[in-house]
Amino acid sequence: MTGVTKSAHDFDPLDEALRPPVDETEEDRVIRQAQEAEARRVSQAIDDSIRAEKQAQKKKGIVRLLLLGQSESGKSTTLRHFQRLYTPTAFHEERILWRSVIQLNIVRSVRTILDVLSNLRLPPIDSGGEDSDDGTSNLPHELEMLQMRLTPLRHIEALLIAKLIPPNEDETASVIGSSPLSAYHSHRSRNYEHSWRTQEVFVRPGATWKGVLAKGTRGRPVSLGDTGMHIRDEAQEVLNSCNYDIMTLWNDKLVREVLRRRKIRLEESSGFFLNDLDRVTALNYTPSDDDVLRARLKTVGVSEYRCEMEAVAGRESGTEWRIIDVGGSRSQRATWVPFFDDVDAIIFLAPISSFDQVLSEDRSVNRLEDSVLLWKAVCSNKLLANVDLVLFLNKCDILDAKLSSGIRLSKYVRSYGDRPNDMETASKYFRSKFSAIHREYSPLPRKFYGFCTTVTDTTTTAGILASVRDMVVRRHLKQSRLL
Ligand SMILES: Nc1nc2c(ncn2[C@@H]2O[C@H](COP(=O)(O)OP(=O)(O)OP(=O)(O)O)[C@@H](O)[C@H]2O)c(=O)[nH]1
Ligand SMILES: [Mg+2]
Repeated sequence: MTGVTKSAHDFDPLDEALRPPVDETEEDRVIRQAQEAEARRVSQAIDDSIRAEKQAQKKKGIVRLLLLGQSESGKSTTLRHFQRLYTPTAFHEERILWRSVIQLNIVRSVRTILDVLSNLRLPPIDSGGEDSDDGTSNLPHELEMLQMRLTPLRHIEALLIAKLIPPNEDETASVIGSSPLSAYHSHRSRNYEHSWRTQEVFVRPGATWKGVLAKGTRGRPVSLGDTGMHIRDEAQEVLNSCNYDIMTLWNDKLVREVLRRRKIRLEESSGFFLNDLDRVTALNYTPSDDDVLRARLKTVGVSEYRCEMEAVAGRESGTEWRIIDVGGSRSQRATWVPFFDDVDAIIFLAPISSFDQVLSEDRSVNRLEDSVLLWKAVCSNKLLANVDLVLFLNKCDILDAKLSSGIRLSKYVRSYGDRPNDMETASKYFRSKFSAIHREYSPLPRKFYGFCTTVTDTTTTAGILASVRDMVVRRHLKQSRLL
């Protein structure tokens, strides 16, 4: 007896569970020890084979890059960018498949406006401008007519959803559980999942939404709208015939005023195409590279994209890359951790334009705050201690537009103080904040790679991705030589 009492902190449930039974006989002990030795041998063999596999992958030059960040931060867009740059043929062949996604994005934008209008109680003429709640809607006749004429879009929305999502897919049902990365917010979670605005259409990578669409189009290049029964693109035809009405709705002064008062900045939201209606509703429309990058389709699950990089100058061969794209909404974060084990580099996307927005899955949480907490969790994760973290402070174009329109950063980010409300100061400020977290939370010292990005912009992003690629390849080669 040492005379020291065990505190609650000394209690180790694992240790307790593994302790041999107190009444163990000599014979039982021999059997138990033999079993434990065998279990250790098997475990060691598994570890060795995983290690050997990883070393073989490294020697073969396979680089694994993981894309992380909250939902709508731009992960899938970055992946599409990699595809556009490094496997352009496949990217171009698939462009037509994005037409259905863009159609759905347009229908969703229209529905946002129609839903706002249908909940609108206009004030009596002399009420001083406040919305009335006497239950009467006195929308101007033209808007009521537009509402009615755009009713066919509801049918198109259902048709597109049926086409893009495999039957019986349900995000909440298929991804259960939480991860250390999602644990920090559980205490403040409120369930807003059923709000119509959170009902986003998503794809499960590998569930082959592209495959399903491609099958419908095989040999019939302009028949994307068909589900196997028809050969016409019904959605494109309806959108084409509604083009004028949608444009009138979007350009209506009252609509703009109501959206402004409700703080709905549609033109800055994901998948916004209402300013390109003539082009994107044309019957022979094929999405451009920019359109594919701007289209919005939420990710659920994990997709691994393989691509062969061209040879880097001075090296004898190109490198095979595996780029892993995950879903960023809270229910998806549990799927991230298994990929931490053997990843070479991470691109973490923090959309800094989101300082005045809330998460769609929990409207009590500010998006920027969520990104900062996630960044801390990723920086401090021990499994990632030797992994290079590349930070994309993304959506700089939207940040610029917001600041230029007079939205004050200091109103939402107190510590910004009385610094000038301009892009240059704001981006420097965010860079230094995220860099400080990286320095403070990393378990081991490592270099900080931070970029201000607009990943929908093809020109600027191409240069950034090229530097990231060179940096990752250089580090990877150095490490494989050490093996
Ligand atoms: N204006 C602008 N839009 C962007 C930028 N980056 C991404 N987007 C758009 O934002 C939307 C969301 O981007 P995604 O790449 O789908 O986001 P994600 O991180 O994959 O989101 P989840 O799949 O939900 O985890 C898309 O419509 C993109 O086109 C940017 O820098 N500027
Ligand atoms: Mg995605």
